[in-house]
Amino acid sequence: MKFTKMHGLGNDFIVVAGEKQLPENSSEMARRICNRHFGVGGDGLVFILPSEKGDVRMRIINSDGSEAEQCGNAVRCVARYCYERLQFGTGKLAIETQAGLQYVELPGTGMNTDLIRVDMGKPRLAGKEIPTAVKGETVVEHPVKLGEETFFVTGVSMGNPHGVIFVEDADTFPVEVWGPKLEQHSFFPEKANVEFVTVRTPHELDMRVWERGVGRTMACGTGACAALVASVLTGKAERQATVHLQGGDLEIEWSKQNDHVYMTGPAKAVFEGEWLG
Ligand SMILES: N[C@@H](CCC[C@H](N)C(=O)O)C(=O)O
Repeated sequence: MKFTKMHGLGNDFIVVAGEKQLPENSSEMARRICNRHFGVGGDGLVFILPSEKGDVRMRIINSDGSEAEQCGNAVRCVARYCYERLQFGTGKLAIETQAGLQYVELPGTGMNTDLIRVDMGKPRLAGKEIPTAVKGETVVEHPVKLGEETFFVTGVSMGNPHGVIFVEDADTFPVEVWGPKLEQHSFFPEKANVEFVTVRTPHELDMRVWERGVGRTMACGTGACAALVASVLTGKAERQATVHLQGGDLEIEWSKQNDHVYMTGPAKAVFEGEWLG
C-alpha cells in the first residue's frame, strides 16, 4: 500500500489515496501503521476516497483504531494532496467528512500558497449534541470533578467533541496527567478531545491538547476552533485570534454573519513510502 506522510503543524498522518472504500481492517491497520516503533508512525491514518456529495471523501482513523468524525489538520492535508497530486486546480474544494462537507480554498494564491483556509462549519453548542452529560443549550465552564480537583469545562462540537479548559499557563500545564482522565470522564459519553487554553490577549490564545484516541499531539485544528469559540462564549477573546500550538500557529475566525468557523494554516507532505504490512 503506497502512502504519503503529511502533517499540519506536526499533527501527522499517513495519507492513502486510490482505495474505492474504507478497507474493512482499517482499524487494525491504523494501530499498526501509526505505531512509532513498529510502523511508519503517525497520529492517524487518512483515506482519500471517492465522494458522491463532494470532490473527495476523507475518513480518518485515530492511532488507537477509533474513527473520528472530523479533523481540521487532516482536512488541510487532504486539500494539499488534492491540489498538488490530483489536479484539482486551486479553486474551491469540497471535502466530505463523517461530519459533513468542508469547503477549502487557498487564500492569497501566489503570496501565501503555504496556507489553506477551511470553512469548518457551525460549532454545535448544545449539551446533547456535543455530547456531554449536561443537556443545556450551551455548556459553559461547567464544573467537572476529578477526585479533589474541579475543572471548569466549556463544551463545543466541531463535528467531533471538545472540552475546553482555561488554565493559567497552557505551556506548563500537566496535559499528560489530566488529559486522559478528562478524555474518558463520564461527562463525555463519546469521550472528548481536551484543550487547555491560556488567553494571552483577546486576539491570541495558547493551547495544548490531549486528543481522543491519540493522546498528546502537537496541534489540533478542530481543537483550535473549539478553543476560540469557548473563549468568545466566556467573554475572554474576540471572534478572530491566532492560536499558538506546540507545532505552530493557526488563524481562527468565528464569523458573526454566518456563524461558521474558519481555520487557516499550513499542510505539508514530507515523504512517500510503501507499507509492507
Ligand atoms: N487532530 C485533529 C482531530 C483528530 C480527531 C480526534 N482525535 C477525535 O477523535 O475527534 C484536528 O486537527 O482536528
